[in-house]
Amino acid sequence: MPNPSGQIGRLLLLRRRPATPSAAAAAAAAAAAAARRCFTTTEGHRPTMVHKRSLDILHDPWFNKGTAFSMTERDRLDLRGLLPPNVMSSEQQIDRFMADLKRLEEQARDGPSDPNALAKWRILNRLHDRNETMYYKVLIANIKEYAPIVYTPTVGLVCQNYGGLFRRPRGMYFSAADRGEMMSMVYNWPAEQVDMIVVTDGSRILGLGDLGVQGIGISIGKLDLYVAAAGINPQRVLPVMIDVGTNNEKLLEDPIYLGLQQHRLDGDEYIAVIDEFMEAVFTRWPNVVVQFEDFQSKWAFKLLQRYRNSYRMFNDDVQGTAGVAIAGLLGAVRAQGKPMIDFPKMKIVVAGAGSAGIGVLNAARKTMARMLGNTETAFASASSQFWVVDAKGLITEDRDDIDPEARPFARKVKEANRQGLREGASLVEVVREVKPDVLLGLSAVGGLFSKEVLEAMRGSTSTRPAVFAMSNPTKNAECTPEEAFSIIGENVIFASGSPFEDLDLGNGNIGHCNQGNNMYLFPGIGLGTVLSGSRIVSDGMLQAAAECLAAYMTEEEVLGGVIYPSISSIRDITKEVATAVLKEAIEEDLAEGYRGMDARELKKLSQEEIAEFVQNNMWSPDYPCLVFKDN
Ligand SMILES: NC(=O)C1=CN([C@@H]2O[C@H](COP(=O)(O)OP(=O)(O)OC[C@H]3O[C@@H](n4cnc5c(N)ncnc54)[C@H](O)[C@@H]3O)[C@@H](O)[C@H]2O)C=CC1
Ligand SMILES: CC(=O)C(=O)O
Ligand SMILES: [Mg+2]
Repeated sequence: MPNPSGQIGRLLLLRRRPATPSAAAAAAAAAAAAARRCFTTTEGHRPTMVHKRSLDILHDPWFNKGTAFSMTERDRLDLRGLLPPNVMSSEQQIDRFMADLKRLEEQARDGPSDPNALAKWRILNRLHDRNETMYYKVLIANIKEYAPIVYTPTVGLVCQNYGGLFRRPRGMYFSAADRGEMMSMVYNWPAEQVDMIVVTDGSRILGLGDLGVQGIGISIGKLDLYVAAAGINPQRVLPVMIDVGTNNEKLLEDPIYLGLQQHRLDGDEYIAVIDEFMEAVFTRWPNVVVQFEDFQSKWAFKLLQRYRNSYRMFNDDVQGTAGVAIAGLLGAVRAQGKPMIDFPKMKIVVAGAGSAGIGVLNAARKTMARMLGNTETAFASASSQFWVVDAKGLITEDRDDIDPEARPFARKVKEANRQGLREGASLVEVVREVKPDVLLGLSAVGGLFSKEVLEAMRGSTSTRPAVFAMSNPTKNAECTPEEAFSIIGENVIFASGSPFEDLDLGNGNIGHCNQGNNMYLFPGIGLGTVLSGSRIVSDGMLQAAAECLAAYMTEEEVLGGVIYPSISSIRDITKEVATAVLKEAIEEDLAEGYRGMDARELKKLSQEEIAEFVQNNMWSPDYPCLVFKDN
């Protein structure tokens, strides 16, 4: 969150003080006159009433426009003399900011490197702290360039270094020490309306493990995409960190660590903290959507089961990733020139059986089973298309301590033996014997798809074998695109969780690097759910999101190896996904309405009107005309 004075200013907004009738009438008349002027001087936006003036406005990133305050606004808001006299357009402001940012790149002798990315993050973060409108304008206009800074991979580095990088607070922290207080402390947040919360407990940040309180960076990064891609108003997002301690011994001993220096709570004590948080935020903001992010698998599934039927929530790693993977897998089928209905014939080896891997496996099995008629036999037949390898090797029914979530995917021992495989077989053995169509990694182990594994993929029975190296950040990718294309061949379909540049294959051909990341779904799932007012995020709504993403790519693109959209079109794809989610919520009779649009009205909307409703509710980073109004 912004500086303390800004926060206090907004808190004051919430406390209404009755004005004397004459003062109130004068203020209303002045505001109305100013509003009339605003309508004639700006692009027709409704003016925004602010209850502060002078330096308080300049220090408030929600309202600050910096040098873009017009002279009339400067007069109206007591800003004259507090800014350099040259009034700049928002375009000029961005030119000046970008020139400064580009200088950094020119001066970096070794080309892009991690410290360089971190320096860019610092500059963008400072802008975020002083002027949110301009920050999001820069981010949206340069999403391809800056998503890798505010999101994966750099956000991982930011989380790892958060102790040193922390300047101004952003978001809320609920800690184990706050038990019994959450219901009141939730009112310390200055915004009366919150649409989206992204919450983490920091226990598994990307593939970087337990980063404790420093994991707040991932909630902030995900919400940046909510604003940039889904057009959620930045004043209505809330990043949250639930600090129940950390089991990262280095952080426990680090003198500058900002979180609770105790081991993580577990069992009922842990659940009590999360329960209290959920009750508190839904009490204050009954319409909010809560996205669970980067909880270790152990809790990801349990919390999802605990809350999914009673709260408007979803788990991005389990459910968002699943939808993105399904869309990519269907793309891989189409890339072979086959119809999607051939999906149940695909042989898929999955490396990693954590929250993401299991989420993908469940969704893929369900999709296959549905295509096969949704019978018990269909489910059994679908299950036999997957081979799951975790840290202990191939999972079979022979394993003693098999994780209950992975059990449905354990290979039958006899069947495995017939294939020349056994419990604990290595990834390379599995790939050699199975000759899969798809090799999908959600293991958090960089380089897991070694030369031997990729060479084994050359034996794939598919005409277009697919490699999904989905672990984040970049250094955790199971392989690089160079490795995949050079070892398997030019016809490979490649996707990775963090972005890679497309490859010049040297013969006029391009090796396309798709980014297979849940960022293509979670903003649309969140936006569609907010606008529907549904009390839950149903399986049908998630399925609609995945199908929408799968259908987004044209035949030509898919045949060319492009199975995911470019990040440059993330705002468009998010709008489509949100429309599909909202439509499904309406069809399932779950939609209860949002603000001025009630359930009955939502039901009457045509597909085009639903899309229009979504579009009209997406915030854009344009400066509103500000009008002062006394409390
Ligand atoms: N691209 C995307 O949209 C997403 C990517 N991810 C990434 O997926 C990775 C895993 O996330 P979670 O499932 O939540 O983690 P997790 O820690 O719950 O699971 C990791 C799994 O990998 C397995 N594993 C470890 N070493 C292995 C090895 N040598 N061979 C095969 N399997 C091995 C573990 O046994 C475990 O089953 C992370 O890097 C995360 O960033 C997660 C969500 C979305
Ligand atoms: C992308 C994402 O959610 C993850 O890597 O955890
Ligand atoms: Mg995640």
